[in-house]
This record gives sequence, structure tokens and C-alpha cells, in this order.
Amino acid sequence: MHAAKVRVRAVSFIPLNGLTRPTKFYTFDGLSRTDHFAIKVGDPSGIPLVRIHSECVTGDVFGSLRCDCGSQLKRALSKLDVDEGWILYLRQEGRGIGLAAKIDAYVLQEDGLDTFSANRVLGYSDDERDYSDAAQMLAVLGYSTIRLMSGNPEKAAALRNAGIQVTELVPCAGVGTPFNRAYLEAKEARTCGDPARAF
Ligand SMILES: Nc1nc2c(ncn2[C@@H]2O[C@H](COP(=O)(O)OP(=O)(O)OP(=O)(O)O)[C@@H](O)[C@H]2O)c(=O)[nH]1
Ligand SMILES: [Zn+2]
Repeated sequence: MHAAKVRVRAVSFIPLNGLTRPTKFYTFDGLSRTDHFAIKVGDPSGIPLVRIHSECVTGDVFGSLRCDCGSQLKRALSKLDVDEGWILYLRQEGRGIGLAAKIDAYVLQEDGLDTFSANRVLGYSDDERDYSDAAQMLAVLGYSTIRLMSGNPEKAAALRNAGIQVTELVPCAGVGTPFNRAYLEAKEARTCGDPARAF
């Protein structure tokens, strides 16, 4: 594994709104993207709890209820404020297809397609994300084993393929709303409703 050089953006701890523990931001040189970042919450020890969160500007920043990303991110931060650990924030908007294509996919979903079928109509696979940068980020942070906050067994499998051991999938479901019901159902069908399936 090619090790990226870690660059710490801020030496001082930066408070996050609503959190009690100190947080620290890390940026990374030498990855395929320079804008991925990590946030350490508290001072985790042992096998760390890690949320690897893919960018969703509509949900994370503006609180769109069409998906569950925003509430998942909030929930992850709250849990990390208790248990301590890491957020890796990956700039893989729209499961890797980018914002404009995600909006095109939303238009198709208004015509009745589910989130995965819409991707395929646009010529993409269900999920275009790549977790090799995340594995490198973890490696330079000194971790080869993590507990992953996720319900996505494919994410755990991708990390394992990239050399990171995942000992546990810690549930991190977002909040269901009338607007994201179809999206959550499609996601659940992908894992057969059993996030532990990959273990
Ligand atoms: N292409 C596409 N991407 C979407 C759509 N809705 C949300 N996303 C993106 O999906 C990503 C989040 O993926 P999810 O499948 O919700 O969750 P996950 O990270 O795979 O699984 P968890 O770890 O359990 O949260 C973000 O990058 C969002 O921008 C959509 O309808 N189409
Ligand atoms: Zn989202």
C-alpha cells in the first residue's frame, strides 16, 4: 500500500457545534483526491470506531430529507462524542458519480426508478465509490484494524480488500422520513436487511 503523507491542517482542537469532546482535522497529501479529510473526536484508544462517510452535499450540508445522509452524519458525530473515534469524509458525492449526475438520477427517480436503477440508466454502476484512499488514510493514521459504523457490507469488503481489517459493523442508520422511504428500502434490499451479512 502506497502511504500518503499526513498533513495536519490545524494543530489546535476545533470545537464542533453540539459536541463536547475536542476534535482535530486532518488533511492528506498523496491520495487520488486531495480534498478527503478526517476528523478525530476525542482521543480514541484500542480498535477505533470509524465512520467512513461519503459526501452528500444536499443531505449533509442542507439537510435534504430525500436520503438519510445528513441524519447519519449527525448520529455518527453524536456517537463518536460518547465513544470517541474518527470520521473519514470522502469526497465521493452521489456514490461517486458527482453532484450533477446525482441530480439527474433524482429526476429519473421521480419517474419511478429506484436509486440503483437510476444510476444504471445513466450509464453508471450501482456504486462507483472507491475505498482505497480511505484505507491509505487509515494506514497513515496508524490503523490496520477498525470498527466500522455502517450498514453497508460492501464498504467493509472493499476496506478488507484494501488491507484494513473490519472487526465489527456498528449500526449507524439515519432517520426515516416520508421522503426517503423508497431510498432506504432500496438500500435495505441491497443488504437483505442484514448488515452483518458480510461476517
Ligand atoms: N447516485 C446516487 N447517489 C446518492 C443518492 N442518494 C444519496 N446518494 C449518495 O450516496 C452516498 C451515501 O451512500 P449510502 O448508500 O446512503 O450509504 P453508505 O455509505 O453506502 O452506507 P452506510 O455506511 O450504511 O451509510 C452519498 O455519496 C450520497 O451523495 C441517489 O439517489 N443516487
Ligand atoms: Zn444523501
